Amino acid sequence: MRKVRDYYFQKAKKDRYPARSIYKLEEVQKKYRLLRPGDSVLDLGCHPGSWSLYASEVVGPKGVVVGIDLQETAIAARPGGAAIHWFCGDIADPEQISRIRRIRPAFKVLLSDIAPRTTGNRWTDHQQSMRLAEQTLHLAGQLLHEKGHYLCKLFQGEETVSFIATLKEQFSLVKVIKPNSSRKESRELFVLGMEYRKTVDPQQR
Ligand SMILES: C[S@@+](CC[C@H](N)C(=O)[O-])C[C@H]1O[C@@H](n2cnc3c(N)ncnc32)[C@H](O)[C@@H]1O
Repeated sequence: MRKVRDYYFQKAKKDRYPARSIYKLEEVQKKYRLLRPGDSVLDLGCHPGSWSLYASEVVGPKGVVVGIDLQETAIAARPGGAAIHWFCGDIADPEQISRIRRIRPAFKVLLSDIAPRTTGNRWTDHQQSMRLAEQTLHLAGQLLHEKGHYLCKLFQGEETVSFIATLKEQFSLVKVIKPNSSRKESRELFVLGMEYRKTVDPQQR
């Protein structure tokens, strides 16, 4: 993660979040209210923990947050926030999914800020990002509640349109979002799916 000491980097430091990415989720939350008090939240690619920390504060003590990442994460939830369970592992590993299920069999909100290690090659980065995004959507099939919400980061490219079309089959409302706090030069964008339609045949996912 590049540490340009911009406005959001400084703000994250002041607000005691470990990464500036918090403000991307905050912006989406302020507009679409995908997180509600008492919700269960699964955060895929959670390290260093800003999104989970923010989600914990929004859902509050009756909610729960589970974060998973290839890297170890171990920061404490803030007072008044939901408990956060940190798992270290690959989202593609079925064993991790069993561990997550032991906390909650299903979640109201699935967040993914997951990103591959970037190479600088747009095509390669897009392809790797799309494989991860497909994996997160597969996990939604296994772990997201009926009428649950899904937010996922993508690196734009030729497969973006077909991914959005797939989301439109599975969610009642789909939005494509480029938050103000996302760097203009970055090819990242976020796709939001609201109100998951669990009735779609899992074989088609
Ligand atoms: C941009 S960071 C997430 C920042 C986080 N949302 C925050 O606010 O602190 C992307 C993360 O995705 C993780 N990641 C990439 N591939 C993964 C995989 N297959 N399984 C789990 N985590 C993965 C990386 O280790 C990295 O920490």
